[in-house]
Amino acid sequence: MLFHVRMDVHLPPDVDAAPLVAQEKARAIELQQSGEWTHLWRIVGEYANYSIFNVPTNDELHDILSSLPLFPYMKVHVTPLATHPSKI
Ligand SMILES: O=C(O)CC1=CCC(=O)O1
Repeated sequence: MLFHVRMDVHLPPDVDAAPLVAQEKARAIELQQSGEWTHLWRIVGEYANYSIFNVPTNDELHDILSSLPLFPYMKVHVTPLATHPSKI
């Protein structure tokens, strides 16, 4: 199943961001290499991204997202995608 995911990051000023960002990057690379995180785009002008995940179930996507190092500091919006009838 394909999922469009928007992640907005809100790091409080008292949090040491550098280790979390490094851990997040390492995990994102793993998930891209495994083919589960197929697109990752910065939203221009925002500390946010648009991503596409390709995972078998809602539960697996939830497990992936909720285990991301930045998850406690993110607002996440998920849109499950279905095949469009006009897609060629
Ligand atoms: O910077 C972000 O949008 C959050 C994030 C996702 C993967 C990553 O490395 O950072």
